[in-house]
This record gives sequence, C-alpha cells and structure tokens, in this order.
Amino acid sequence: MLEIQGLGRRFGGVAAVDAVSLTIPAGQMVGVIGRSGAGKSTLLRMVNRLTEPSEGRVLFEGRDITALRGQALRNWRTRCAMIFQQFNLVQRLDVLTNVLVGRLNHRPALSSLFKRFTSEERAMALSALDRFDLAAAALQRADTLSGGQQQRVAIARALLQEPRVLLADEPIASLDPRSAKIVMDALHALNREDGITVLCNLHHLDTAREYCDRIVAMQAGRVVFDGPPAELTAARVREVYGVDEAEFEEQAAAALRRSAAANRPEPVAANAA
Ligand SMILES: Nc1ncnc2c1ncn2[C@@H]1O[C@H](COP(=O)(O)OP(=O)(O)OP(=O)(O)O)[C@@H](O)[C@H]1O
Repeated sequence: MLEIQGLGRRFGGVAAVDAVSLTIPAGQMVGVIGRSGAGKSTLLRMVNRLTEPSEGRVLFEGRDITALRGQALRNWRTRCAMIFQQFNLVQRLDVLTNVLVGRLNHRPALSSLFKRFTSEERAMALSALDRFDLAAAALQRADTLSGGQQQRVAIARALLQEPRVLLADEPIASLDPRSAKIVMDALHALNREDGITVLCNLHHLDTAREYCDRIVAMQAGRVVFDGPPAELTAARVREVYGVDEAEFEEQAAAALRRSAAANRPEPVAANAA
C-alpha cells in the first residue's frame, strides 16, 4: 500500500501540490489527470523523491519514504521506477544496453558498472524485450526506433528494476494513437500480470477511463475528484474544470506539445510502432 499524506510542494509563492492525501492499494492502476500546471508531475516526482516535498509524507508498506537517505533512498528509487513523455533512452546505445541500465541499481558498488552484465541479466533483458515484441530490435541503436517502440524499451528497462511501483509521466503524450494503445496495453499488462502499482499522468480522459481502476483529477495542486472511471462523467468533468471534455483535452495537449517542443531530444525515425 502506498500512502500519500498531506503532501505539498511550493516553488516560491506557488503551491504546485497542496495537501494531497491518497491511499493506493497494492496493484491499483491510478490515472492522474489535470490541466498543465495542475501539479501532476510534481506529485509523481515526490513519490520517488526526484522532487522533495515541502510538507507531508509518503509511506510505502508503512515505511516513511520521505525520510529515506543514501542507499535506502537509492533502493526505493529502484523499487519505484519511472518513465517519461520523452522516453529518456540513451539514443546512441543499442536497445539491449538501454534495458540493462535498469539493472545497475541492483549492483552492490559503483565499480561493478565497469564489469560486463551477466548472462542472467542479459537473458532478463531479452525476455523483457520479447514480452513487448522488441527482441528483434535488441541490437539496434535506440534512435532507430519509433516513439512507441522507444517507450516500450523504457518500460522494459523499468521492468528490470523489479519495481513495486511504476510512475508514468504522460507516457503517451508524444505518440500517435496506435502506438499509444500499444504502450498503454504494455503498462496495463505490467499492472495486471506482475501486480505492479501504476500511477500514470494522462490527459486523454477516455484513456484514463479505459485503463485505470481509479482516476484522480487535480486542479491548482489539489485533488478535485477521486473515484472510479464510471463516476467521471462528462457532466462531472464540466463541473470540475468548467469546460467540456474536448476543450479540456485540447488545452492539455497544446501545453504538452509546447513543453515537448521546448525539450525535444534528437529526432526520432518514424518507423511503425
Ligand atoms: N522546478 C520547478 N521550479 C519552479 N516551479 C515549478 C517547478 N516544477 C513545477 N513548477 C510549477 O509547479 C506547478 C505544477 O507543475 P507540474 O509540472 O507539476 O504540473 P503538471 O500538472 O504536471 O503540468 P504539465 O503537464 O504542464 O507539466 C506549475 O505552476 C509549475 O510551473
């Protein structure tokens, strides 16, 4: 169980996340929605401590994550993997090596980075790639893959961390609809087959409804809706956000396009997903 208790983060005068409390049972798939600037990324990043909270706590199985330091914090970050809108692969490395990076935190000391990966680790990486239909691409450079393929490599890399929790920050925002479906299916499979708790920031409400057990809607740092997908009706969306669903999604998508353009990595070949 993951417990977020009164969690908050201020940046200067702005409360990016404000007194958020959520209790997330093990194995739940949670979709977090909200406009640009609502605090979705900051919330996820506090769960693995990429961003430090200003107040509140995060507990995992009763253990205070917010108090972890040093090796204990590194261990938590291994068990709480994260994937991003822009995939964050090392573009010039081959796919297999990118996936093997997910094992590095399992190694005892920095010196072990310079040793070769074991045959067990390579087998694990190949099996993770095979699970997402990417074994044939194992020796290709990451930058030869389509966006949908790169995101599946990132998911395979996360899987090698043997996580208990997976944080996904707008994982399909840069993908065409077909690739987006394949990536969401992959996340759903990890959730259902491996029992990994998934927290996923999304801006397509129908995607959140289709894949998630629970939807948390944020507005100006606060939770304004928390419930099952069936309760997030079109009328409720209008009540919470003051616009209809299509307008809400267009606003969110436009903001994501702007932020992706501002951080665009190397160009990605437009292969099929
Ligand atoms: N490192 C930072 N420094 C200053 N302000 C920040 C920082 N990170 C986030 N913010 C601010 O906190 C608020 C919430 O940002 P956050 O990125 O969490 O929102 P979001 O819902 O994920 O939106 P988006 O999808 O656009 O990233 C915004 O006002 C943002 O400008």
